[in-house]
Amino acid sequence: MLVNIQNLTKTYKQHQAVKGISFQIEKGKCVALLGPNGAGKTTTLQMLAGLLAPTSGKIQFANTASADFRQRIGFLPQHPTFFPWMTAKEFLQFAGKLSQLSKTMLEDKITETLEFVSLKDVRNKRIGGFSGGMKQRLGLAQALLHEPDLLILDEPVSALDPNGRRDVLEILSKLKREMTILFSTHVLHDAEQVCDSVMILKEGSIMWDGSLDSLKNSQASSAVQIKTAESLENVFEDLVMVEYIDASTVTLFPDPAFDTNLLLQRLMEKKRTLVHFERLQDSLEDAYMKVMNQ
Ligand SMILES: Nc1ncnc2c1ncn2[C@@H]1O[C@H](COP(=O)(O)OP(=O)(O)OP(=O)(O)O)[C@@H](O)[C@H]1O
Repeated sequence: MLVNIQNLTKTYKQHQAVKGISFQIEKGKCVALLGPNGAGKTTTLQMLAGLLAPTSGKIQFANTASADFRQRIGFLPQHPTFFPWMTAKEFLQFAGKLSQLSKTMLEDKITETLEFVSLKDVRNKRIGGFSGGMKQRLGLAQALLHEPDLLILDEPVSALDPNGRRDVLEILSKLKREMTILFSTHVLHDAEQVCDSVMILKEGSIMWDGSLDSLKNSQASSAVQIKTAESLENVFEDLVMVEYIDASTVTLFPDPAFDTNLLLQRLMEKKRTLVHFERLQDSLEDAYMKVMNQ
């Protein structure tokens, strides 16, 4: 376990933006913090990054006093500030001075990191002429310079066009083999592309914390679709809720505990010829919406 968060709260004047959340981040994991606008994602990430003081609660990093851990975190804010007159390299030199790398090590690290985020060819160009995607990759480079153990990214792709989005998500996919990543997004698809774990935040509370697979399975629908050669009228009505697609095709909505074999048994009793049987799977999107609507 890399980070352990207990009962973390943040209150702005009267408004409680984060309501006593507890979670752990395992070393080597890539976790997406999902939630709609105002859910408390930025507030949570800023507290983890040490930029915002919690109102109450504990943030513990493995084997490190909290004060030292900032050195082991890389953070990319939602709206990073760039100086348009600086070149990409100058910006990283400026950002790197805050880390404790020696001058020569910093120079090597800057070259390596610019290459990693595909900005090597424009290292001496001014940031003012960069696209949103290039700026975001530069922001990412800044967060990576000191080789952090935990990379925290606040909505790293939300403001980008599809190409920019793809580039940053690809970089994250590569990075997740090397470090622990926590990034926020309000788009489920982004989470799906890079992460295996999600934490869903709504109005300051955690609604879900676990793997994407377990999210999908936990909300699995037990609906079944059946098509027969003959009419299905009055075959299932006394057993389950029935929705007709046409006279010989129905969607059935049994309770989760209902034994679906009874449906097939009923077909045999009523001498119907089965043409199609399908368990309807909820998509991940459906599962997410169910959690959000809880
Ligand atoms: N400095 C502040 N002062 C007062 N209220 C704030 C402040 N910062 C955030 N809030 C409120 O706290 C709640 C959580 O905000 P936060 O920015 O953490 O949410 P978010 O999930 O990151 O949203 P978004 O996706 O819009 O960035 C919101 O209701 C917001 O209005």
